Amino acid sequence: MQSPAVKKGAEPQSPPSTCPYSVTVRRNPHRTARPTPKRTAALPPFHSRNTDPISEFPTQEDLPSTKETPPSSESEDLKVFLRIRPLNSKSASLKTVSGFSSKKKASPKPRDNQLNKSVSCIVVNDPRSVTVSPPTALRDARRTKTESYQGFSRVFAPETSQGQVYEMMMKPLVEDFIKGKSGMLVALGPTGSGKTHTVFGCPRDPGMVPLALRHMFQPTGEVHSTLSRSFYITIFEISSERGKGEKILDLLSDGTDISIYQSTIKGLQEMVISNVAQAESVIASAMLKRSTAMTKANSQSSRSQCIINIRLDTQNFEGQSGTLSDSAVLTIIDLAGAEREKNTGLQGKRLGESSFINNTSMVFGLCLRSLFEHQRNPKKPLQKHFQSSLLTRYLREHLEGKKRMSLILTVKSEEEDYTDTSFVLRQASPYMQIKFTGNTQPDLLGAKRQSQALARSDQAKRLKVGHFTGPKADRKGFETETGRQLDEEGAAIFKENIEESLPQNAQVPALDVKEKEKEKEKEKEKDDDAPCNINESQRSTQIMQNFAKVIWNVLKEYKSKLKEADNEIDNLRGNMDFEKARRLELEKEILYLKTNCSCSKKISVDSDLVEVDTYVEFSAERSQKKVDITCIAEETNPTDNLICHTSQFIDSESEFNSSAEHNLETCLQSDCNARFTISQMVGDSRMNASLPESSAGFDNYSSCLRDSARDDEQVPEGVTSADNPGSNTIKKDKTMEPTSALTDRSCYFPGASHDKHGLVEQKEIDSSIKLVESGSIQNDQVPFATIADEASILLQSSQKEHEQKTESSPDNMPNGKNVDHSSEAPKLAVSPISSINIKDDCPQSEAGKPKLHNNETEDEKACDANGSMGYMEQKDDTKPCPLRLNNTKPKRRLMPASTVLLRDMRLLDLEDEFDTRSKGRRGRKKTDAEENQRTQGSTNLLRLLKSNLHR
Ligand SMILES: Nc1ncnc2c1ncn2[C@@H]1O[C@H](COP(=O)(O)OP(=O)(O)OP(=O)(O)O)[C@@H](O)[C@H]1O
Repeated sequence: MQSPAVKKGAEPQSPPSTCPYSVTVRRNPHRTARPTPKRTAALPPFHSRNTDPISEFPTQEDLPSTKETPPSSESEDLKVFLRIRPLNSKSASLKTVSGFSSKKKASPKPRDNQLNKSVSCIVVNDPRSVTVSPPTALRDARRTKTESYQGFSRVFAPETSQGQVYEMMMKPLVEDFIKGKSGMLVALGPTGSGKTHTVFGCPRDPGMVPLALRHMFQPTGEVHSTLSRSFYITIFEISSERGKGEKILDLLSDGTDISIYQSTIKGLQEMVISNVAQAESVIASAMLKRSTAMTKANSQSSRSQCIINIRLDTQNFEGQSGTLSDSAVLTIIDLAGAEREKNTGLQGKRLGESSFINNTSMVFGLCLRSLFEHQRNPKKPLQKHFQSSLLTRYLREHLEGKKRMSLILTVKSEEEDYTDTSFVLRQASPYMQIKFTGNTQPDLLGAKRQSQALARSDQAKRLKVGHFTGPKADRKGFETETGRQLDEEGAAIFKENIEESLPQNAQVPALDVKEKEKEKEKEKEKDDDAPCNINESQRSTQIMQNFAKVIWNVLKEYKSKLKEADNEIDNLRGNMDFEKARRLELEKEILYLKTNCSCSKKISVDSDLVEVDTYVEFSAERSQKKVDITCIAEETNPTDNLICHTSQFIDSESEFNSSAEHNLETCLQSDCNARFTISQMVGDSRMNASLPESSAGFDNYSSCLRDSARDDEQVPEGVTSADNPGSNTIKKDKTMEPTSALTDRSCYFPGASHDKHGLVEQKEIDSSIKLVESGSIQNDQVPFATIADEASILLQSSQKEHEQKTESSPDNMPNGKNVDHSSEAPKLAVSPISSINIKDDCPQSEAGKPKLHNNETEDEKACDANGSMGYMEQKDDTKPCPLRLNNTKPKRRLMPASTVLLRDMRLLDLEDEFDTRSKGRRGRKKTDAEENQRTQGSTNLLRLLKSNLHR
């Protein structure tokens, strides 16, 4: 057998010495020009370096592919096989399909005159690479270079037999198919390159389909096999519809309407094949129906895309059909070869068929190229070229890389076919890098086909799908896709090669598409992109969920912190409230203690209490033994002021005490805001005491006088004398003075410096006393002082004054002040400074000066801040000054009345009573026992007063 690389008649060039009979001719020497993409460096011809006699192409034993393992089911590359049609001097002769004798015989124009002169343009370098060399004419005109292509799954030299091709290419697919794995083989190549020959062959040289059928029905040798296999076959073609559209024809039936939905064809008749003969008969019958035509390039040129599906269904002996996954489909497709008008010489209808054929071939190539580019660069979207033709739509899953596929490229080796051969190799070279994933997925297509198959008896023999809506739309779609892809390499390829293959009168697909069609196309693309969109949406959803999760956690933390802060705020508020309550309680307790403690005369009030003009008017007239108690209740409403006046004459001191206590207590019960005035006249002494209207004043007074607190008791408004039997008079008084700033054991002294609350220092008090004694005190206000203290001191003073009244003389009064000598009894008055008006002319003698204390030490008798009884003055200016002060006597410091009381009360064992009353008694209803105790306390106090009076 002569090698195709050897050119007949060529002059030998340096024949190797070892092989003088072999001649290697290099038609197209290597150039230094820039290599084309995807093209390897040109290699010397496969046999040129071999000095041995030219051997035949590697046989089956030598081919490693025969020993290759079956393709991996996980992920495998697109298998691209290359078969070179041999230079055949008879190639121009009539093409006969001996295997399928029904194929019509055409009468092609022989090219015998050129056959003998044909030179192969392709040289097989090795089982996986070839070198294509342009003819001399093209080389010189277009500066075409020699091209080498490698990476094929297998290169079948021209002399390779059908059996060898089957063993190396088809057998693995069939074996996998028998095992339940689907596969597909597509024959692609220019017209007359041997596609049909390879697929179907001839009776003498059967192709892949007959060989596969024989393989399928070979006995497996599995005696104990529990499975029985059933094979089904469908054959249909996709052809041109009057040169404008596409149609699907079922080659196994007649007249039945079939349609295609996405990648599923409905209405196809599926025939059961039980043996090889029957199968071959069915296939031969189908081939008779296939559209063929005689062209210049091929006497029996296929005018349609023929698809053969062989489905395998497995059953066990129990008759249960296998699952869907057990169904496998082996698909073999014989495409119509692209052709050039000048080579085919077709006109009219055939010209339209040629356009359809070329377009389909181009779309198929674009789909594979888009898949390749998408897999190489995932960012590049996978184009939807499959929508442009029925064939590609049917093969969508394969063209998207979801199902495996094998290509058999057939090329012609003649020099004049260099352009077609070079184009096919250039186009298909990248396909070898395409990978298929998901081959392990169950083949549902076969199941679909099985379920959709119609009964053969009911099927018409042949269907025409001219009414099929797909062709027109697909045609438009194809035009759109075509125009879209012409911008890059596809355009160049189209211009350089495809256009040349198109008939001159063929209409090139229009590139301008209407907007509506574009919109429809976009909608289709949207539908097609639905899975991608779903994935994108899921990813976005996942991202948003994660983001929301993070935000949620952050907000949760903030919420917990806010909650803690709120709790802390609540705690602080609770503490504040507690402290406030505690403060109030302490204040009340302090007040209570002060009011019940004889040593503490401090009267503290809240800042909101208004200042009260308090006064104590205390006069004692012992001679008359009269107790005159006046309680004036003053309200904010001037008309509601009450004045409770009690005047009672008593005959003895005991009566005075009880009477005073009774009246005072009655007034206290009448109104806490009463002004209290006690006028006691015992003998020739008169004692007047006025209490402030504030409750504190009453309490203070009450505590000192009655030894009992009545701060919480208030007399309802409108109380009358009947309600207070002790009161002789109850009347309204419009004078209402707000209570506040009661001094702590302090008094307002005329001319003395006062602090904010009217407190005066001890020395100031002393000086004031001096002024009082000297009769120079002129002031208009005297705050409330403890009545008991004052009373005690006043009584003491009045007693002493009474003793010394005979010694007093008006001449002795300082500053020439007149002293009322007409008064029979010394009058001791304690009144507010406003009411105190010591006249400048009040006579005051040394003898008349009251002796405010006994002869004890001054500290014991000293009046501290509150022992200010020195502002004693006659209440009424018209009355003579009751004080008969003796200026000659040394001025003595007054002793605080509280000190005196405390001292005396200690002697009277009153501490326990004070202690018990100072703790935790507030807010509790007073019992009768306590009332009795208070009475007892008051009794003690009065006893003390009494003792002072008699001192
Ligand atoms: N490998 C081969 N060995 C011998 N003869 C071949 C070979 N390949 C093709 N031929 C012959 O070439 C002629 C054309 O082959 P074939 O019809 O298969 O081409 P094709 O690719 O199918 O063309 P078209 O696409 O137009 O149908 C046939 O007569 C066939 O016998």
